[in-house]
Amino acid sequence: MLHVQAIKKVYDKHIAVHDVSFHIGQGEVVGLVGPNGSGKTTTINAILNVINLTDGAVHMGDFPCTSKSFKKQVSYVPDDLLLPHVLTGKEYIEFVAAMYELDIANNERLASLIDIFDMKEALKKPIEAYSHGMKKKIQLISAVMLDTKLLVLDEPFRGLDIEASIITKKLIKNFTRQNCSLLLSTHDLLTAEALCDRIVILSKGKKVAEGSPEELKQTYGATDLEEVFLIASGLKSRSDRYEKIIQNM
Ligand SMILES: Nc1ncnc2c1ncn2[C@@H]1O[C@H](COP(=O)(O)OP(=O)(O)OP(=O)(O)O)[C@@H](O)[C@H]1O
Repeated sequence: MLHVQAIKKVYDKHIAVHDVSFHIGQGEVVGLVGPNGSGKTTTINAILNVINLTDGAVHMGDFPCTSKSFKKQVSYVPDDLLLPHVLTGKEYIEFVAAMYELDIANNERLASLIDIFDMKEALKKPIEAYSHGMKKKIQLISAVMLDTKLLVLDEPFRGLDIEASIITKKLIKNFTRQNCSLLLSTHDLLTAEALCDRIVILSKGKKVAEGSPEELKQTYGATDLEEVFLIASGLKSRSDRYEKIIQNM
């Protein structure tokens, strides 16, 4: 399905991502985790083709990420809440649908999403009047309504209340049952473990580990994914030192 092949991105002289490769199979959820600055956003930006790669390639089947066919099959929920505040939620959904040439008149998928996220009344209001969680919900609705082959979610649960988080997790599971694939970038390892078939760990712009949560725990002799993360990203000795400091406080 999605192939990320030896991507490299250099900003000025700084290497943000170097030789990162992984794939996402049909119906698979792949987690992308790593410390701050490890290259997750750069990798996502490469998949979305919003940056020019220094080297490497991203493609889905025969389609490179630069092609319109690729772009029409990828939807994205960003971590930040950059939304046009002057538009109402309804106008924003119409705007996204128009970009993807999606007919939303009598669209049952969209109606169901609005219903389960309880956003019917809010859609009439301008986005500037939305809470953080409502902005996240409008982003989720407008991405999931597109019914693309690949959904890229960057910290999708941040700011959502508990009910909306539960709904989003169920949506993710249903999305993959329909053979759609998902890339989930998150700092929440418990959620990653619960949702992901495989996890790719980045550190300092490189892929340092990849596997199912169970495989990773076995490989690193770790009891949980937090320990895997600390060992794989070279943070274990620092974490042990902090633990001693905290115990002596
Ligand atoms: N536009 C840019 N210009 C220069 N350097 C950049 C740019 N974007 C990212 N970087 C650098 O590339 C590296 C990877 O950044 P990136 O945003 O991909 O990390 P991240 O894993 O998403 O981090 P976080 O978890 O903090 O969001 C960092 O060192 C960052 O400072």
